[in-house]
Formats: sequence, structure tokens, C-alpha cells
Amino acid sequence: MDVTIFSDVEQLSRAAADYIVRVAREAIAARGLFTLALSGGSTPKKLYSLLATESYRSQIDWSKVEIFWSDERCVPPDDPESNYRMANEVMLSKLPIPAEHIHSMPADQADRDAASVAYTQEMKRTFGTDDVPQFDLIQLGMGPEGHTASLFPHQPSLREQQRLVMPVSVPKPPPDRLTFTPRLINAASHILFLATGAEKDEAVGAVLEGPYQSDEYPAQIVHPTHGEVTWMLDTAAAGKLRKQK
Ligand SMILES: O=C1O[C@H](COP(=O)(O)O)[C@@H](O)[C@H](O)[C@H]1O
Repeated sequence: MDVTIFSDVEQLSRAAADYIVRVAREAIAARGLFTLALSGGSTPKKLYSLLATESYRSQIDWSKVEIFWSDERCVPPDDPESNYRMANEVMLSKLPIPAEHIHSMPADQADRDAASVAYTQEMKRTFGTDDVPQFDLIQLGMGPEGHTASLFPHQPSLREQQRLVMPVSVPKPPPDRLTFTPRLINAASHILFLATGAEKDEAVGAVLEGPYQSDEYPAQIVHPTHGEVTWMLDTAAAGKLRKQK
């Protein structure tokens, strides 16, 4: 695992954008395709807007990028709480990505089980596999209580063994969500965690340096079988780490 601490969100976001460019270019050179799952929340907003600027835009062949989401709130896509809406506003609408490569989660469907199954099928079709899709990169955030994607402490989703995407009800509004399960996340080639702000310092310390208790700190469940994990933190989020990496 690689952990880097940055002095501010600007530096962190630039490093994250550079990292995404590198992984994207390697994937496109190797297989002609880059599969990326985004997170929501506020932390990646700066990163996403940087990727839409000319200097980053020109470094990736966006026609070869397939975009998914690791979790989504069950709200319409134009709702201020929608993870899709944030990414679309600051990044996707400004990039030359074919519309059919942008796979938003159908989280506003009334039948959330059916929506999860449909999203899983769409993913498998895109990856051309009937097995567990192996994302080139899943970008994740973490909440102050250690949740990641919409995998929250003590929830059955942490023990899900079969499904790749599932509906959950979580303690943070809006409560109804769809989320990637650990089985899908842990198949990825690269995981990039971003965490900023002092309100996350305890969870960062517990996840990175504490005993393994993924039921308390779901971000600890992220251990890709054949992939690498990179954490990018700002100094505030890293404040409780004993070893300043
Ligand atoms: O609810 C969510 O929270 C996490 C963390 O969000 P942040 O605002 O603290 O950056 C996010 O990664 C997840 O995608 C989102 O749905």
C-alpha cells in the first residue's frame, strides 16, 4: 500500500489526476480501454474539475474510457445529492467521452434490487465477461466513520459474498443507495483512496494503523486480490497517523 500526504487539496488533486492519467494511458496502451469507477461526495470535486482542464484533457484518449460509479444515492440524476450530477457538472460534460460510455447507476428506479442487477449486467457487458469485472481503477473516498462507497459500519453489505452491486439503507442522508460490494471492489487492479479534512483523521489512523476491524471501519475491507491500493491524504486527514509517511 502506498500512502502520500499533501499539504493541501490542490496538491493532492493534482497528484490524483497525474495518477489517473498514468493508469489510463497504461490500460489504453495495453488493452485499448480504460475502465474507471468514480466516487461521490465532496472530496473528488477538485480532482474531477482538474481532469476536465486542457492540460489533463489532452493526456487521455477519452473515447476509450468507460465510466461507472462505485455508489449512488437513490435520487434523480439532477438532484443536488446525486453523485452522477456532481461528476457530470464538473468533468464529464466537458470531456469528449461517448455518451454510451457513461454508465450512471439507475439508482432512482423504484425496484432497487432490479436496478442493481441491471447495473451488474451492464458492467459485465461492457467488460465482456460473465465473471467479476476487473476495473482498471476504482477511485474511492472515505467518510469520518470509515465508510467507503456506500459500505457503512456493521451493515450486511460488508458480508455480501455473491452480489457485485446491491441496494443498501445507510445512516447518512440520503439513506437509500446502491453500492459496489467488497467482492467487486477487491477485483480491481488499482484503488485510489482520497481523504481530506480533520474530521477524518481518526478513521484514517484506525484504517491505516489500527487492528483489522472492517466491521467498524469498512475502508479496511478494501484489499484487492491482484491490485494495488494508493492513499492520498491531506495533512489534516493524516493528523492522527503515528508514522508520517
Ligand atoms: O456518501 C458518500 O460519502 C463518501 C465520502 O464523501 P466525502 O463527501 O466525505 O468526500 C463518498 O466517497 C461516497 O461516494 C458518497 O456516496
